Amino acid sequence: MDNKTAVAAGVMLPVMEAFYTIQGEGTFSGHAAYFIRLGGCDVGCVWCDVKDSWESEKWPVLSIEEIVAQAKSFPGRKVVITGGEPLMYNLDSLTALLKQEGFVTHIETSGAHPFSGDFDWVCFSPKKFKAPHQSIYAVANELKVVVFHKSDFEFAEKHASLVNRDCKLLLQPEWSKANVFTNQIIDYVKSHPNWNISLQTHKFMDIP
Ligand SMILES: C[S@@+](CC[C@H](N)C(=O)[O-])C[C@H]1O[C@@H](n2cnc3c(N)ncnc32)[C@H](O)[C@@H]1O
Ligand SMILES: Nc1nc2[nH]cc(C(=O)O)c2c(=O)[nH]1
Ligand code: SF4
Ligand SMILES: [Mg+2]
Repeated sequence: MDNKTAVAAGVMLPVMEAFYTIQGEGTFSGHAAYFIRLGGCDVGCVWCDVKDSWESEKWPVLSIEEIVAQAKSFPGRKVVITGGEPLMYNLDSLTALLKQEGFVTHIETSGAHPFSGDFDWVCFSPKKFKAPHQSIYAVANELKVVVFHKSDFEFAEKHASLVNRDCKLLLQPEWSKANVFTNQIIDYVKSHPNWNISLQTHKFMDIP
């Protein structure tokens, strides 16, 4: 099998970086986790904080066995698959191997591609730049909307009406606009208490 076929099958994947850190965002903020950042994204968010990840060809293609072996060298057993947009790839084989090795699996996704993989926690962060695929709504455990414009509150409510009842609802200020929107998010959450605030705490701590 050549690399292209192996990537299409999800048994090899382009990895931009992998690192053991503290989950900075969302419900599991503060938890130790091993991040696997897959290369490649076709969503194109103007404010993306990892634009370097977009081009998949730039990153080495690793076998899922190599990826999981590296993860096993750290003491934590939570793994977060992120990117780039990880659902550009079929994640069934990677997550099956991670689970077989005792990992709890999380994903960070825009939901713009069909859902795949066996995940214990799905963070769905929808984007205006490329509409989500229908398959994400039934499996999302947290809806994390980045607020960059005042219209994003309405965008957030639209997606909240489509996820499961028990899906956590989070508003996260876009990093460069945080001075403008954090106060609006605070007011919004106080008047709409079904929403919570998510901050990019790793950026305050200056860790990866
Ligand atoms: C870099 S993305 C990778 C995963 C996937 N492509 C996605 O967008 O969900 C990881 C998380 O960071 C968020 N994010 C990216 N750039 C951001 C920024 N400038 N400010 C706040 N959150 C940001 C995304 O919305 C997403 O929840
Ligand atoms: N510490 C830390 N937490 C994160 N949560 C989501 C991240 C991501 O880029 O997907 C991220 C990240 O890049 N670093
Ligand atoms: S979907 Fe995620 S990785 Fe892709 S551009 Fe948007 S924030 Fe960046
Ligand atoms: Mg990040």
